[in-house]
Amino acid sequence: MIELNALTRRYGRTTAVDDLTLTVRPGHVTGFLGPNGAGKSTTLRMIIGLTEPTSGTVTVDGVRFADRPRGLRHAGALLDAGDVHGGRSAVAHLWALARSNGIARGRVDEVLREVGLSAAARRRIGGFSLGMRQRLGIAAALLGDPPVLLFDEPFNGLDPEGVRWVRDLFRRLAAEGRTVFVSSHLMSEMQNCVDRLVVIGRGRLIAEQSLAEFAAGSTRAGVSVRTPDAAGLAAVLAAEGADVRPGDAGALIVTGLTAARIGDLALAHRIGLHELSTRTASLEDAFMALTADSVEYLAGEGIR
Ligand SMILES: Nc1ncnc2c1ncn2[C@@H]1O[C@H](COP(=O)(O)OP(=O)(O)OP(=O)(O)O)[C@@H](O)[C@H]1O
Repeated sequence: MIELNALTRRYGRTTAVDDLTLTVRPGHVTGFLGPNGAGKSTTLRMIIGLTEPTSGTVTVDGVRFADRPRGLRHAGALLDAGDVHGGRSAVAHLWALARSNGIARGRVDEVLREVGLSAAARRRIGGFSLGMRQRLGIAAALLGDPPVLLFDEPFNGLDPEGVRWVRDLFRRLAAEGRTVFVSSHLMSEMQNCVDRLVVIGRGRLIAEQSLAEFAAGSTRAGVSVRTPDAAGLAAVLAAEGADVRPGDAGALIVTGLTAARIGDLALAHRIGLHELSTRTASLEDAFMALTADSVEYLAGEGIR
């Protein structure tokens, strides 16, 4: 279990993490979502004591992580897969970590097998692809067989088979009763693997709920309509109290009326329809809507 209490970190005038209070529970894969610069990496670094909070506290299973000797037995983290000594072999890198954390050397072969790097174990890490580095970072996180696992953007650089493998691994780790906390700025990466979500923006907590609650609360049902007389139909629907917005490729997105009612109204006004379909917002849409006010870097707009 990870507990954050009023956790705050400032860098000069930037508040990277702002008064964050939340609990990440065992037995779940919890997604940690937020746009670029939201404060995810800073939060993860504070959890394992790599960054000092400006104020507030964070504990792993009730204890400040920095106060634990042999930390890898208590929490394993993949933070920056590039942050390894490129001149070393994978096996030498893991042996060094095992030694300093009092972990049996035999465990190194086990985790290399687990992440599919046995064949590359004696190659220099400098020659590894990004995906191989991610696998090595995951091997290091698993080394101490810890009850708490943190992964910062673990899907970066993985091919589709790798993505599926990582998702299965996370689900298995959670089913074993571990706390699994996974950051990403993409909802699409998360939706097939997490069962709880923590969403932050500009360092602040925006939502903390199950994926089911998130989906239920944010589903914005609407009806997509195509017609050669968009202006005419929009006027008819607006007069009935509907909200009508332009959708993709000339479609109208209508909320506030059912598809059946829209069809009946179009018929009554002799307006032809080429498409009439009910749609629900994807989780990606819901995430974008939730974090829209806290996106720091917008394409085409520069920095706000
Ligand atoms: N060492 C540092 N010095 C100064 N500012 C920092 C430092 N680390 C992070 N920041 C700032 O804190 C804010 C949060 O950064 P952080 O890397 O935690 O966000 P993030 O959610 O992980 O983003 P991303 O998805 O882009 O990795 C950003 O504005 C960033 O520029």
